Amino acid sequence: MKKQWYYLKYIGKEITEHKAVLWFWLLVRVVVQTALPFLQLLLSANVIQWLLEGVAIEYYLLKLALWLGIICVLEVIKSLLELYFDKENDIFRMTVMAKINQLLYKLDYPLIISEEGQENFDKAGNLVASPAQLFGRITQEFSRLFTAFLGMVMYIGLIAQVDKLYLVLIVLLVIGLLIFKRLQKRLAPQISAAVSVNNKRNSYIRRLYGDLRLAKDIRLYQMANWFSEIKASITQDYYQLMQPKKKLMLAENTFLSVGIILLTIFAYIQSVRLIANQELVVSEFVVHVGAITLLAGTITEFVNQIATLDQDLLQMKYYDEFMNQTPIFNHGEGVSLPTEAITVELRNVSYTYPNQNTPTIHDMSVVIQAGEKLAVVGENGAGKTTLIKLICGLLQPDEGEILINGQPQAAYNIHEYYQLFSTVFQDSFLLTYTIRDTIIQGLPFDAARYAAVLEQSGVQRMLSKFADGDQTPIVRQVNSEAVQLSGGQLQKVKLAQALYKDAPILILDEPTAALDPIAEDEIYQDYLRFSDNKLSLFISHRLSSTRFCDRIIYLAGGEITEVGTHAELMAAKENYYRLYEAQAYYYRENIEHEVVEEEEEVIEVGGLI
Ligand SMILES: Nc1ncnc2c1ncn2[C@@H]1O[C@H](COP(=O)(O)OP(=O)(O)OP(=O)(O)O)[C@@H](O)[C@H]1O
Repeated sequence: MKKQWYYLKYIGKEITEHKAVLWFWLLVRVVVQTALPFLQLLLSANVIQWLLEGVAIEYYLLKLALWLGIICVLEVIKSLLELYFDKENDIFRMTVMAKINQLLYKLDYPLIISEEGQENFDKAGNLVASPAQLFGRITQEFSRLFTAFLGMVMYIGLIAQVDKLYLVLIVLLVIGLLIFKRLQKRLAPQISAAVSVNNKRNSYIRRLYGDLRLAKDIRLYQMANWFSEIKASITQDYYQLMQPKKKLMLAENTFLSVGIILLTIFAYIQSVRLIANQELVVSEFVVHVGAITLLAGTITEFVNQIATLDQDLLQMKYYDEFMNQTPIFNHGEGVSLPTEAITVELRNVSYTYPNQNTPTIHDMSVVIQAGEKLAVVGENGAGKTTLIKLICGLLQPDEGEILINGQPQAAYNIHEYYQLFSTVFQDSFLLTYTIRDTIIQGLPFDAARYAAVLEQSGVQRMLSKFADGDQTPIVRQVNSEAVQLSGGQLQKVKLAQALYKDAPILILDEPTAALDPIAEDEIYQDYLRFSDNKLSLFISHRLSSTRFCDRIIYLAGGEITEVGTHAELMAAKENYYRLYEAQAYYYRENIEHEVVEEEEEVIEVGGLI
C-alpha cells in the first residue's frame, strides 16, 4: 500500500508538472458526471410529483423546460470535457514518451545494453505505447474513480436515511467484491509472468515474420508451416494461461449480480411497505429505487476502478525504475578536454559483461602514444571491440583505469569526453534521410571539410552513380525512391561520417571488410593522410592492412599477448605470424587460381542497421 501511495503521488506530480490546470477540469468533469444521472432521477421524481399535485400546465412546462435546459447544458459540458481530456491525455502520453526517449539517448551505455536495461526500457516504453496504456488513460481512470466515489457517497447518504440495513448490505457487497479483487491480484503475478513469456515468444515470431532480412531463409528453408504451427501453439498456450483468471471473473460477476438483485428486491419490499404505511410518497419511492440502481452501478465501477488503479500504480514502478537510474559516468563538471596531442593509457584494465562469468578484457595495460597508429588484431571474440568501447567511454572498466593525457576517464564529463572520438563500428549504423545528412549528422556544415572527406572516404566517386548526388535518399522505410546502399557503399559513408566529425582520436573497427579490393587499397593509401595528427586505432582481420600502422597489438582471450611492429611480430613467429601466414597462403592460392574480384554484398539497410 505504501508503494501505491508513492506511485500515486509520483503520477500526480507528473500530471501537475505537465499541466496543473488538468486537475481543475478533472474536478469539474467529476461533478458534472456525478450530477447528471442524479438530476435525471430527480426530474423523473419531480414530474410524478407535479402531476400528482396537479400543477398548472404552463407552470409544469416551464419547470420541465428549466430542468431539461440544465441537463442539456451539463450534457454539453460533459461532451466538451470528454473531447478535452481525449486530446490532453494524448498530449500527456506523448510528453512522457518524449521524456523516456530523451533519457534513453543520454543514458549511460552500460545501462542500455544489459538485458535488464533493455527490459526496463521496454517496460517503461510500453506504458506510453498507445492510448490504451497507463499514461494514455490515467486521467480517464481518475475521472471514473472519483465520479464513482462521489456517486457512491451521495447515493448511500440518500438511501441510508430510509433504512440503515442498506448500509450493512452495501458494506457486505463491497467487502465481497474487494475479496474477489484481492484473489485476482494474488493470481496476477503468476499469470502475468507466464503471459509475459508467451508475449515475448509471440512478438519475437511476429518480428521474424516481418523481417525482410529473413525473407530469403523463410522461403528457401520453407519455414511457413513451421511458423504457423509455432504461432498456433502460442495462441493456445495463451488461452490456457488465462483460464484461472476467467473463472475467477465469472465467479465475481455472479456474486455481483446476485448482490444487486438482493439489494433491489429489498429496496422494493421496503418501499412498498413504507408506501403502505404512508411513510413514503410516490416521488420519494422513485428516488429511493432509482438511487439503489445507480448505487449498484457506482459500487461496481468504484471497485473495478480501485483494482485497475492498483494494478496501474504498480506498473509505475517500471517508469520510476527507468527514469531514476543511477548514472555510471560523470555527467557533472569535468576537467577541460586536452587541446594538445592525445595519449591514451590503460592501467590494469579488466572488464566482464554483466551476464558473463569470465572477463572479456583481463588486466590489460598499454600506452598509446600521441599520433600513434595502433592496429588491434586477434581472433573472433578476443575482445577487440570491447577494448575500443572501453577506451571510447561506452563501457566502464570493472578494475584498473583508463587515462587520457594523464587524467582518468571519470574526470571528464562523459558528453564532452565523447567529443574526443570519431568511430566506425562494424555492427550498427544510424542512417539519416540523405547521404549528406548522414555524413554531417547535425554538425555545423563546413564546405571545405565536407569536400575533403567525400574524397578521402571514396564517397565522392560513389556519388557520381546517383542522379541526386549527396542528396540521394537512403532510407527505404521513409522514401520508396531511396537507394539501397551496398555493404561497401555504406562503409564508405560511415567512414566519411567519422572523418567529418574530425575528432582527435580515430577508431576504425573493420572499416574495409565490405569493400572491394580496389576501394580497400584506396582507403589504405589515404589512411595515413586522414589519420595524420590523430591517435588512431584500427581493428582489422585483414592483416595485410596493419602494415600502415606504427604498432600492432595481438589480443587473445582478453589479454595482449604480442606487441610490436609488423616486422617484429613476424620475426617472433607467434600467433600473429601464424595468422598472417594463413591469410597470405590463401592470397597466394587465390592468385594462382586467378580468382577475380569479390562482389560487394548487398545488405538490407534501414533506419538503424
Ligand atoms: N553486450 C555483450 N554482452 C555479453 N557479452 C558480450 C557482449 N558483447 C560482446 N560480448 C562477448 O565478449 C567477447 C568479446 O567480444 P568482442 O566483440 O569484443 O570481440 P572481437 O574481438 O571484437 O570479435 P570479432 O573479431 O568477432 O569482432 C565475446 O565472447 C562476446 O560474445
